[in-house]
Amino acid sequence: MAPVVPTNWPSSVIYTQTNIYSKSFSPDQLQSLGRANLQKPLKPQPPAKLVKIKPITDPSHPACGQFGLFATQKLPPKSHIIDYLGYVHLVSESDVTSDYDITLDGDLGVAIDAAKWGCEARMINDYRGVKERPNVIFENRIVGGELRMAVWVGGKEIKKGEEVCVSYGKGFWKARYD
Ligand SMILES: C[S@@+](CC[C@H](N)C(=O)[O-])C[C@H]1O[C@@H](n2cnc3c(N)ncnc32)[C@H](O)[C@@H]1O
Repeated sequence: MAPVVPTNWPSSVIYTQTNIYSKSFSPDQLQSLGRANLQKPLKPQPPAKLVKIKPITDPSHPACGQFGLFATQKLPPKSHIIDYLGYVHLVSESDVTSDYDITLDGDLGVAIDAAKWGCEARMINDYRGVKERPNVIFENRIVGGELRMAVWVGGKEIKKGEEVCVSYGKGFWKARYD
């Protein structure tokens, strides 16, 4: 059954509740990612409850006119929010024009692109120009044996209604504006 798409989900993007793997991975690489057997289905990630996608209408927000991700309730420090799902691929296959491509494992040379397939986590904006510092971090976790990129609350509680922002790193902006 097709998943229920979250409110404000863009029609041009396929909402996914599991990672999708490039066909270029070798059996050894899939083993390192904890997906030696791609035929074995993993439990789908349920639609997010702790965060929701909202259009940004504040003209002072640098991403005004786009979307962002906002807390639906108080989120405790260091708690898990959601996993960043999308197209898992070799860095050598990266689409350099994608604004949704993040590193899954630098040593393995593997990234996740949520440009075409993704979940709510793809809507997380960079903190620059939005708040003083990021309030979430991206860090790996293992789910059912699979290596994931997960979104975690930073050291401070996030208030209900607050926008969830990460640091994309200076490299993200340098690549776009240099
Ligand atoms: C991963 S997407 C974030 C979700 C995006 N706002 C959307 O509606 O799909 C990254 C893009 O969001 C925008 N963005 C995110 N954070 C921003 C910021 N702090 N300042 C300006 N633009 C930002 C940029 O266009 C960037 O390329």
